[in-house]
Amino acid sequence: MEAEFWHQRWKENRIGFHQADFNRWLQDVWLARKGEEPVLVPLCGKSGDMLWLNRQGHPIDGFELSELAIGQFFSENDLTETVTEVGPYRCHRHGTLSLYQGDFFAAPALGRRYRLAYDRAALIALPTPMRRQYAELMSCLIEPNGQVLLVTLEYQPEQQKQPPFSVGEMEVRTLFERDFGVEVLGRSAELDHPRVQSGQLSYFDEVAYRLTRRA
Ligand SMILES: C[S@@+](CC[C@H](N)C(=O)[O-])C[C@H]1O[C@@H](n2cnc3c(N)ncnc32)[C@H](O)[C@@H]1O
Repeated sequence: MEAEFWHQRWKENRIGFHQADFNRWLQDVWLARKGEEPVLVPLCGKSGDMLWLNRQGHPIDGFELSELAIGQFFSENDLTETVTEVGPYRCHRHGTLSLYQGDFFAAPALGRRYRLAYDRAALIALPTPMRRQYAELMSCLIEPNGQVLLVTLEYQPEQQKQPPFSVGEMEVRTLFERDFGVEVLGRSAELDHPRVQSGQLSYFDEVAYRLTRRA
């Protein structure tokens, strides 16, 4: 997806992907409550999940293209922000919450690696060729034995041709199994999703994985 697509979505407030509540998988299966370990949050939007993680004690490094999204994150949560230039990014910071405004694919320029990452609606926001690049980038950014909590969506792909894309277990394994152990943590059917209710989608499942970077 081009950057302009996402800027337009934020400008028009077409952000159906944003969840008011904390993600259920995050709350149920986030086992790594090692407070001081920083968490990488790619394509973070204005997700409140970053607050949940930060309240567990984790410093957060979120990456987001949209300045609007980042501005809304801080204002809606009554947080003041300081802004500095860091490498190719504008870094918006409050305490140990850092949101890097710019293209996630430029992250190697920061020279950081992570032991923990949280991907909800990041992989599935990207079209097929970019998903391959994303998996390669995550391999570079995650340290050996580091873990990613990955939350994807599955529906009949021919029923919707725009983000969020349906990414099935076979594709997750193809993308990540070279460098990560892939474990399915669970699946939940979103029966009350508006597109299921309206009949546009026959089913809509949220699937959670734990990816463990091979040593
Ligand atoms: C489907 S939304 C998910 C947001 C968030 N993870 C959540 O759970 O609400 C995808 C987000 O990724 C951002 N995005 C898309 N491509 C990006 C890129 N290359 N670098 C940084 N952010 C990107 C979009 O602006 C959008 O906010």
